[in-house]
Amino acid sequence: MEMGIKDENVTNSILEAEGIYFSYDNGYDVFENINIEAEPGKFIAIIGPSGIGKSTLLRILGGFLKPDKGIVRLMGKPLYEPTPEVALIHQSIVTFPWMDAKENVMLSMKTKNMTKDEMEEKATVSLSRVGLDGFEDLYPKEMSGGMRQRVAIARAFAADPYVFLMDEPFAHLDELTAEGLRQDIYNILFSGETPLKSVIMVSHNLTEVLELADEIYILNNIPATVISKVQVTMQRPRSPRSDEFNANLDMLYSYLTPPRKKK
Ligand SMILES: Nc1ncnc2c1ncn2[C@@H]1O[C@H](COP(=O)(O)OP(=O)(O)OP(=O)(O)O)[C@@H](O)[C@H]1O
Repeated sequence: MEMGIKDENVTNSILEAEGIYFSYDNGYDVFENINIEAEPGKFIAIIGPSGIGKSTLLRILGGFLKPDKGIVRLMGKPLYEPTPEVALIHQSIVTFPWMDAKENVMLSMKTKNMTKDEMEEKATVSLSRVGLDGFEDLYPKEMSGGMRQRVAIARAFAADPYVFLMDEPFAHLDELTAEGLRQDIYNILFSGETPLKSVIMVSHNLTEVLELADEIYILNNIPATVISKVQVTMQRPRSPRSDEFNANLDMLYSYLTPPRKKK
């Protein structure tokens, strides 16, 4: 490309949604002109009042729901259906009780053309990435909630995605366990040893959002739009006890007013 000429087709985004409109079949208008962009190395959070459409938006971003208008692009290419390159991690921790940790992780490689040995090796690497070295043979009933959530994250990693979509990933953990995992997760996600490039997380826990996010998209109103986009520049690790943290927290709370209905 010549200097000074900008090619409009070249995008720096890993995952982006442009001009998204969506209504459920019952006629409920959830979104109006949503625009979201996840750049490389960025941890994006989406917040908004309960019921505003956060989980619906994640499903659209993952190709699980089709928008009425607008487009989702993964590294510049339209995304019309779910792909292993975008992993959705749910709030309910999905591990299968009859499989040990390694077998639970191997599930995400079943569609790939890999031998059992290759799958086992990759599962072991993924488990060690999330701090579960030596726990490969444990069954879910022998694990804590935090360990089970780590297994779910290891399984997502094993599919080599570029993007993690996380829907309240710490919601079903007790606060101490959640705090432990939150402290680890940013470094685990962005270790640079995997193809993972961006993370988009939905959460109602504003402390968690401020601990983790580089950018926060705030949804509000009915139908919902992005009412603000906040860059979080606080240095890591971030202490929820600092004055700066609390000032940011107050600012975020001020956006979460009850949604106004447009029409
Ligand atoms: N299958 C469906 N059919 C019709 N309406 C739905 C459906 N699923 C969700 N909704 C409605 O769409 C809106 C958005 O739901 P969604 O679960 O995406 O919100 P949310 O912001 O994630 O909520 P919460 O914070 O409570 O988890 C809600 O008003 C919900 O009642």
